[in-house]
Amino acid sequence: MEERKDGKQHIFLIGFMGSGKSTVGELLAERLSLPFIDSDREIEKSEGKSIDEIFSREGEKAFRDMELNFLVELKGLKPSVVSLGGGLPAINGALELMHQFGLVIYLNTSLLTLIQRLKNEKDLRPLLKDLSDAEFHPFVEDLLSQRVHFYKQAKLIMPNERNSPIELVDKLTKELNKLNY
Ligand SMILES: Nc1ncnc2c1ncn2[C@@H]1O[C@H](COP(=O)(O)OP(=O)(O)OP(=O)(O)O)[C@@H](O)[C@H]1O
Ligand SMILES: O=C(O)C1=C[C@@H](O)[C@@H](O)[C@H](O)C1
Ligand SMILES: [Mg+2]
Repeated sequence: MEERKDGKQHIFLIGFMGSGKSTVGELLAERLSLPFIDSDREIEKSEGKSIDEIFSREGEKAFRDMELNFLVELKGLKPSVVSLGGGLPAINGALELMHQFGLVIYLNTSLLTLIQRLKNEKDLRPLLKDLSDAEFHPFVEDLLSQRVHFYKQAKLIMPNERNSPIELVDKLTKELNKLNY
């Protein structure tokens, strides 16, 4: 298994839907000259279906099994920046695997900012797409509160809120240097 200076293999970005993992992950990978991998996109590619189709045809449990499988298989790959699906850290055993072979970073975005971002894109996300306007805020609030204690087990917690994605990449590279990554 190839490792970087700190003995860790990958950089994992975790956080709620809409926290910016895919956007920031791609930019961070470019900055560090590492490959970029997005769990949602990889699962779509290997299944030949959209996340939405997987949820509707095979169910959420099948999708969670695919996510865990994706994580296990990362062990054989060269060091990469990996953006993980919003629900992945809540799967039993997933955080342990992430800490084993990666540096885990939580992109922390407030409920109100998440709601603003997700309202414009909710059709892309199977858990959100059928919610009415009245249901949207309480659903996101409840799911975030169930997930936040998993996210907070990250090694680094970085707000992604009042900054551009590029500004966050600047901050992240400074933090990674401090950790000798
Ligand atoms: N710092 C930021 N400032 C403003 N908008 C942002 C910022 N970071 C991300 N966004 C925007 O938020 C939206 C969601 O970002 P993105 O798709 O990267 O989130 P995600 O964490 O990958 O979500 P999911 O878990 O559903 O895949 C996108 O429209 C993106 O452009
Ligand atoms: O938070 C979640 O459970 C999800 C987040 C997305 O990244 C996708 O993995 C999918 O829409 C489920
Ligand atoms: Mg994403």
